[in-house]
Amino acid sequence: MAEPIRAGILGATGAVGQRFIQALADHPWFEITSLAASERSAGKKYKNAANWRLDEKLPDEVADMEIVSVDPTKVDADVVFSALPSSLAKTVEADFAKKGFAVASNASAYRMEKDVPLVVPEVNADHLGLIEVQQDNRGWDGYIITNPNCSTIMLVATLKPLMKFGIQNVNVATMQAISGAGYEGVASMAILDNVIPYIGSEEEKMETEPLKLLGEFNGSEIIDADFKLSAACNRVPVMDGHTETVWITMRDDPTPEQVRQAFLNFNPHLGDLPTEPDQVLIVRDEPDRPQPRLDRNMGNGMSISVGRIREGIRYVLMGHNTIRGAAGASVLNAELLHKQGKL
Ligand SMILES: NC(=O)C1=CN([C@@H]2O[C@H](COP(=O)(O)OP(=O)(O)OC[C@H]3O[C@@H](n4cnc5c(N)ncnc54)[C@H](OP(=O)(O)O)[C@@H]3O)[C@@H](O)[C@H]2O)C=CC1
Ligand SMILES: N[C@@H](CC(=O)OP(=O)(O)O)C(=O)O
Repeated sequence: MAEPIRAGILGATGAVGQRFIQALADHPWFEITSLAASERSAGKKYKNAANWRLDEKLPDEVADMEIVSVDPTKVDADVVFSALPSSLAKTVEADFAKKGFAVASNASAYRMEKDVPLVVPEVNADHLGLIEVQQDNRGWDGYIITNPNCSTIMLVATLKPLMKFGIQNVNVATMQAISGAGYEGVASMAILDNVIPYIGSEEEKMETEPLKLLGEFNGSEIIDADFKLSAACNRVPVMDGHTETVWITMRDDPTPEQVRQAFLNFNPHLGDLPTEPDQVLIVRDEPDRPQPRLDRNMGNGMSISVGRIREGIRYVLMGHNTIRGAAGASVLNAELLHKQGKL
């Protein structure tokens, strides 16, 4: 059997870090070899530093591991998964890439840099070609790849099969779960019995990231897709699962049934990546689906459910924000890197 790939997690104690542990603990290719977090946690056993909040048991092999600081000389790994606050990610992820690590980042710090791949494997696997451009530009031995914002990931997975109809304009309104803000992110007194019609910087990310993701890689740069996006983002009292209502104008004016068929036939076949769901998009024909409580764990949290496809074109989508929208997305990216021989 091949040697496992050594994996480190930066920000291992946080909401997304815990999802990384869940995704990597029994992974057939990766083995968790380092857990890193702030100086508050460094030196402690994981079970004593982290407030484990998932409804699965903390894996035994992780519980007693000692947390190290986010320093490349302290981390023993081939690839590091980053779930750091974005402000910190800017310097720390570059430090790791300079020292030869492959960095699969969940943070927003590098997503829109021209030579950094922003990838959803089912949407734009070919953009990983930017790694060589990045290493040439920056002289790094390692590299950084990123996955998009959680709401963007679900949206672009549904836009990809509609690109053939000539997308001209997309309007989207989100209803985002509180786990998206991290455990300390939204006070219960603020969100219970309430909806908050503002999530800092979220609308800007949703209006820019999809154009890069759906753009064309010409061997040296990405030429952005050419359509307009407008987003309105709302925080709702749901634990996990972002729901989005989408309105799209398309040049070919497809019928709802043509759109439904495009979703059903969207089957990118990445080739047996362990985290790849059987179906990327699950089409629900019931009038009251998708719903976060009923649909967020489909495909082990990696499928995106779509429904209410109506004239306009209008539809509703829903996906698990900390799995498909965060840790699962980074792990899938790293699996693709391995399959392409880049790890
Ligand atoms: N939650 C979500 O749905 C999504 C989150 N993201 C992104 O992922 C990243 C992590 O988010 P989330 O898990 O929610 O955040 P949390 O606040 O839950 O976790 C933050 C993590 O970073 C560590 N950390 C904080 N400050 C420092 C520091 N100064 N030095 C070293 N480590 C530090 C924390 O360690 P300690 O416990 O020791 O303080 C903790 O492990 C963010 O960039 C976020 O924007 C992306 C997509 C979705
Ligand atoms: N802002 C998202 C989560 C997040 O952290 O996004 P980003 O990775 O783009 O910073 C939410 O609150 O649901």
